Amino acid sequence: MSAPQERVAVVTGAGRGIGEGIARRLAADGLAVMVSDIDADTAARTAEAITADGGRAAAHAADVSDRDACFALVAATREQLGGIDVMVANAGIAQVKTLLEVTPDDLQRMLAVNLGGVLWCLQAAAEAMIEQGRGGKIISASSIAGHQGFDHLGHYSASKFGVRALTQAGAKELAQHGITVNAYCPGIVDTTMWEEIDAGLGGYLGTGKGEAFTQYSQLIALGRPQTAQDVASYVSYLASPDADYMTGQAGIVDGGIVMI
Ligand SMILES: NC(=O)C1=CN([C@@H]2O[C@H](COP(=O)(O)OP(=O)(O)OC[C@H]3O[C@@H](n4cnc5c(N)ncnc54)[C@H](O)[C@@H]3O)[C@@H](O)[C@H]2O)C=CC1
Ligand SMILES: CC(=O)C(C)=O
Repeated sequence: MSAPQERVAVVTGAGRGIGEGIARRLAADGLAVMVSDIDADTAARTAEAITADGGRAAAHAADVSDRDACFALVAATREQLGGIDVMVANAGIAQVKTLLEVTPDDLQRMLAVNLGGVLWCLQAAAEAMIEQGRGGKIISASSIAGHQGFDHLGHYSASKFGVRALTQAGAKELAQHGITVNAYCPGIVDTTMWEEIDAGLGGYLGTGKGEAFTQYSQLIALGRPQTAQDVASYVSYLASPDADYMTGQAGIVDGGIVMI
């Protein structure tokens, strides 16, 4: 009997934070992982950590707002790791501003990374998965801010609502090819992104370092801030055969902040 084929995942924004957690978890689950980030050094660091733990990984730098770079990422993955079965479009940026202050450049960059990045990764992965003919899983980062508009994060929230729209449309379009499309919606996760949000909110709320993070964390029913591993365990499920009958969903995993 031949051994089952090793599945291959791409994770964007995997140089740190949630993406790093997802890449390391999928590698521990037995997938080969292409670690991608706009920052080549951090991507290489995560890939090295996976390899040191006994997993199989490679690193490839890509700016997800660049469509050609996303197609090159998938091509490199197929060449170096032998295929693509799972795309985790995790890379994202945040910016704290009121709606009255958002500039055209702010909006353009937010949508180019958070929405464009998800669309280009979906296109590149789906094209390859269709050609391979064995289905696949496309999983993207939305947020609780993709279910509820957050003040001071309005244009960020809009980008995350948009990820849910792409997830639903993608699920309908790609089901015929055996490709599922889902999203994950974390809450308040203790990463560099929230350090930046905390500093940004401080300018509006008059809070000091860490205080806005603590205030927002008090909204969490389970009583502690979320970790990258909390998110990664949900993405592990979405990437697994156990989630084969799930598509078009944007599941909230936030310790109980937004309940719908
Ligand atoms: N931290 C949180 O509380 C939450 C985060 N999310 C989402 O989860 C995802 C990951 O967030 P965190 O790990 O917290 O963020 P982070 O800021 O800590 O890490 C983001 C990673 O993405 C990379 N990146 C940024 N722009 C990129 C681009 N154009 N192309 C490729 N890589 C790029 C960065 O270099 C970094 O390594 C994001 O999409 C974020 O919006 C969703 C809900 C809550
Ligand atoms: C960064 C983010 O999505 C939230 C809700 O904090």
